[in-house]
Amino acid sequence: MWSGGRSRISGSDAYALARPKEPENMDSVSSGLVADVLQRLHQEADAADAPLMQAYASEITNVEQAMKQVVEAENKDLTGLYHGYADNFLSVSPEFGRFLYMCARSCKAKRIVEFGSSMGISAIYMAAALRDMGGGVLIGTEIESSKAERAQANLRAAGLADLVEFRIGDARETLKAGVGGDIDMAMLDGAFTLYLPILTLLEPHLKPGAIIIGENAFTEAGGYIEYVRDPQNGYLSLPLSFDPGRGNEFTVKTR
Ligand SMILES: C[S@@+](CC[C@H](N)C(=O)[O-])C[C@H]1O[C@@H](n2cnc3c(N)ncnc32)[C@H](O)[C@@H]1O
Repeated sequence: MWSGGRSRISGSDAYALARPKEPENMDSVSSGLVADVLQRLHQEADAADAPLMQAYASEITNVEQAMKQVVEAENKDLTGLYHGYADNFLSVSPEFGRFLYMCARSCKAKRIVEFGSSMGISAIYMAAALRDMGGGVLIGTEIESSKAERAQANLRAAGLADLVEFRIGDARETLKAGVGGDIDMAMLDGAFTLYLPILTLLEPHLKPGAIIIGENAFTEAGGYIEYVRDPQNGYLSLPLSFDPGRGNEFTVKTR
């Protein structure tokens, strides 16, 4: 109703205006449902993976030697090797997860592809960035079907399942049909020896400026590091300084 050019404020409206505002949730990985689910999952991951990590710490004295063993094991029976880790999360750290979230935000990602999703922890960080920017799609891949099911359940618990399409099976096959459009960001975290073959599959779809994160991208495992560090291949690439010893590599597609 016309009120003589001045808006009318009722007594209760005036009270609402005077009340201090609740702080707005600026990002969904710092507080709220997503942050709560992530905290629970990191605790579950720590408990599930502790015996494995302790065994590694006591057995491994030489990274090169350890990598040689992983490469041999993957070449012998990749599916069987990762089936043996069906109950292990093998996930990124909370710090690395926040870094993934920040990367997705900074490149304004709309389409992200992940090689090796496990129980979905890293996928939650990246899907949360998509949600906070208004939407998008994350294509996750996982060879172990029981893990993919748990990842789907975890994404549902975080309220992010509508943003994620999981492709179950060997990513060399499940990514062959394409990813439905140009890729803004890729996260490589599956079998160590397959980073270069998977990058080669994704390469035609990577936008100039796309970010590629390699977790456990080791020099010893199949030529990926040499490839992305050669500017002639259309990338600039550097090792990341946090989570040392985990082969974390930051790469940008330059053309
Ligand atoms: C290090 S874990 C991934 C952790 C996950 N990115 C996270 O941070 O929560 C690696 C995963 O890659 C999966 N994987 C290995 N080789 C694969 C392949 N060829 N295709 C799809 N998934 C694969 C394994 O089963 C395992 O769950």
